[in-house]
Amino acid sequence: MAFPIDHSLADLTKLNLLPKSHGHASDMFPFRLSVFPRVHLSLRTSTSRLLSSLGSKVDPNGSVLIETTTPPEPSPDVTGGVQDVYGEDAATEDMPITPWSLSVASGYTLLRDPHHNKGLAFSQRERDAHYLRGLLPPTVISQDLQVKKMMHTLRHYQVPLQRYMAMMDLQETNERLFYKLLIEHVEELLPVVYTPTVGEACQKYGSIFLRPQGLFISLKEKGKILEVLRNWPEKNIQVIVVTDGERILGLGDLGCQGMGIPVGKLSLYTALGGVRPSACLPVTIDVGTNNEKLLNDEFYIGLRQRRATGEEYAELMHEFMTAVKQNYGEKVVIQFEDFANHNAFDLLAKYGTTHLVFNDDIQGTASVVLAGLIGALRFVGGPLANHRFLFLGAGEAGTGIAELIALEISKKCQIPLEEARKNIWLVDSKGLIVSSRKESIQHFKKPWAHDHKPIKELVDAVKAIKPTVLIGTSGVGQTFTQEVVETMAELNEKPIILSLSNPTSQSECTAEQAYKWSKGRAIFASGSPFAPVEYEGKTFVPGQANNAYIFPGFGLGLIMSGTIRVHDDMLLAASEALAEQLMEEHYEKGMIFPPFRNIRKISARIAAKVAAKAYELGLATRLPQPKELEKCAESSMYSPSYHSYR
Ligand SMILES: O=C([O-])CC(=O)C(=O)O
Ligand SMILES: [Mg+2]
Repeated sequence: MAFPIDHSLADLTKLNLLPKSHGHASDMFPFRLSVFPRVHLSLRTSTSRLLSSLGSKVDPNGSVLIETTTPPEPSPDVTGGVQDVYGEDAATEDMPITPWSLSVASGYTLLRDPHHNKGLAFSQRERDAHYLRGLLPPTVISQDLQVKKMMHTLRHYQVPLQRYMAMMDLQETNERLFYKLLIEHVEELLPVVYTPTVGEACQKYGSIFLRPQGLFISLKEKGKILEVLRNWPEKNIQVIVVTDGERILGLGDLGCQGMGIPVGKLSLYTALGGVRPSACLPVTIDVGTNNEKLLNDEFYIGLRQRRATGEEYAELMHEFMTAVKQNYGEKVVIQFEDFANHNAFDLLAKYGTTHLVFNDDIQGTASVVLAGLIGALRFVGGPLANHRFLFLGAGEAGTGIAELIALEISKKCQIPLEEARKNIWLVDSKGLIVSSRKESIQHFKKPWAHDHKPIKELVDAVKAIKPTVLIGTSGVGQTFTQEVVETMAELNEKPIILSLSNPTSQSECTAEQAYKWSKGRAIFASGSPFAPVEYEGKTFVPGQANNAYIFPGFGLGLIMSGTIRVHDDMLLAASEALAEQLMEEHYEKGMIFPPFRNIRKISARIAAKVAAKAYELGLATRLPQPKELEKCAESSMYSPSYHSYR
């Protein structure tokens, strides 16, 4: 909707583009809100001068983009998405009514606005209409050609971190092109924007840091967190991924530099799950770091102090959680990511009853691994209840997976949970977790302390427990030694071996080692990707058992149903949905997960099953329930294609 007309503020009010009782104009401008509809107007000189004096960047032609909160037409988009005139951002019924907003959308500024920039894809007419003439070279190219060109450039970079930086730069200059690239080349680019490269990026974040991509909330912001949230330009937030950087992948405490993780996870929320980029908020809580190397690194970007703990930590987290609910309501998904064990379980328990929280490392990983196991059973046969599980690592992922397996067994076999836990054993840094252990056992490990004599070494535990499934969640690389894998292969015709620790350097063993040492009999998957392996003339395709299969669809399911709490049954529903997508053509190649290239379809199926479960449990608030949830999920997904700026 373009109005090439001359208006004063009073005219805008008459046109219903401004609130009627706006008082002094300056009261209206602290707000920036991307909402429907956007109306392009030319303003009278006096008006543009006023806007400029209020700090708005009005281009010399006085052309600005006014965004109003005019109520949107009823929309089929259940995530609250209402396509605006540019078909882009969305408004929701739940959106707080903020007076209105203003953002510049023409000329040089438009080229610098990552949400609207199209680079060389601006048509000649758009160049005229938006004061772009001369600011671009004459060629006009399609978005498809831009994708081709960018892939060509990326493939020329030899160093993974260069590719990461090029992708981050693209995200910051042309958001739609970034997402089109990621969606269309997901298998190739996932390792660039996500594990393993994001791990290295976090380690070097201080040096490669160009522009902030999320909110940094440090101890210095104590007492002001609500204000900090309001500094974020987008108001209609649907998903927050938050970390405190204490356990970044298997790389340990990276403090404030953990920001790469929420940024990466949220780009997958959009690319894989179709949640609008403007609805995603990456947050890093900075309470210091115990990483000496970072504390002494002149380029470190975080607070230079050791980690605050106890009450000081709890108070900051509580202020954050309270402010989020106050600012965004109770239907915003808060995904906890890469917290250390000692906080992760407590935060999930504490806020699980008051907020819509989800811990990706405990619950997301569990859900994806359960799906992989259901897939693996097609090769090895037998129900889950007939298998014996041994974990190396008894932290968030280990105990989270163990518990979800037990829950599934208990439901399927209708036996008590305690009974279902009996075939599941965990090894931590002190050895097999047994009830007779002298040292105290952390609360989250206690359900797994079965009766057995103590065993120190993993290989001896394998020999004693005789697992059919070995799962590594230790965060320590190369701990599945040749002897461990060979023992698994002696005990089982088809040993299931999952090396889940990230990034690749922390994987318990490589795909090649698993296939070689088991003489090609292992059913293998890892947290970070490994290329297919040739062994004795046969090609083995390792699976990537990464929570990226689950969280984007899971989050979409919560959002589209307006769910207010996460329930374990939703995790089971997500696992089943993922496992259902494993087709004969996949498992014939030895795969236990469907390929990532179908991920948007997979996410839609997961979202539908999660939403259906939420409705069944009475936790969904978006009523009435849409009839065809999967179609609903698909149609609500963000599309990265450019829109015409007429
Ligand atoms: O980020 C990943 O690749 C998986 C994950 O959550 C972790 O390892 O903490
Ligand atoms: Mg994680």
